[in-house]
Amino acid sequence: MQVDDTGIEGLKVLTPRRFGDARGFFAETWNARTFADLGIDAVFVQDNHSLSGAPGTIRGLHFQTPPQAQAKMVRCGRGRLFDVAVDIRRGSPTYGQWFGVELSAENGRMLWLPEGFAHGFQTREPATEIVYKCTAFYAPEAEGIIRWDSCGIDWPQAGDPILSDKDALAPPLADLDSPFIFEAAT
Ligand SMILES: Cc1cn([C@H]2C[C@H](O)[C@@H](COP(=O)(O)OP(=O)(O)O[C@H]3O[C@@H](C)C(=O)[C@@H](O)[C@H]3O)O2)c(=O)[nH]c1=O
Repeated sequence: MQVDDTGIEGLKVLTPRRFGDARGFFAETWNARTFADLGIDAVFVQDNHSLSGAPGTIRGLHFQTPPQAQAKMVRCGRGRLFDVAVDIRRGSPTYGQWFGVELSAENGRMLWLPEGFAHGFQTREPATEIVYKCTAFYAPEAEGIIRWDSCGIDWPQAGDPILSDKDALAPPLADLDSPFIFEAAT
């Protein structure tokens, strides 16, 4: 497992080892013991999978408020996407900063987002699929959305993206009264 820091505390890029052979490859994308050794002690309760047809589609930036806050382990099942996390933990030295990484079926990278981050992504190929594990159940009444173009994110595909109606109507980051408090790692 390769672990890369992102410059934002708690947020990590993980690249599981791939065992290649004549058939293709094998990789462990979640192993509670291995990840606990890396400081990721998650209990996942829901797995999500979505397909976006057109390249350039943006979903996000989404979070759920405590006590329904979700940590997420994200990867790309098919195609290629630009995955983004925005630090929304009040008191964090990196509050409001974003981090983006290309996740693809080919590179096998994953992004680990602890609680306290808004999450979104832009697809880079047709029929791109994202797959992610969550530590809390979907709770629409606890959903928060930040407008995709309000955090200074350098989205790879310029122009007007395809968005859901609720994402298009979301308020900017500047209006957010974040429910998350930064806790430094011990
Ligand atoms: C997120 C979610 C949606 N749904 C339903 C509600 C709705 O009818 C339909 C589509 O929902 P959405 O438009 O919210 O889907 P989407 O925009 O893909 O929402 C997701 O975006 C990414 C960026 C995340 O990080 C996720 O946590 C989630 O918020 O699916 C569930 O049943 N369970 C879920 O966990």
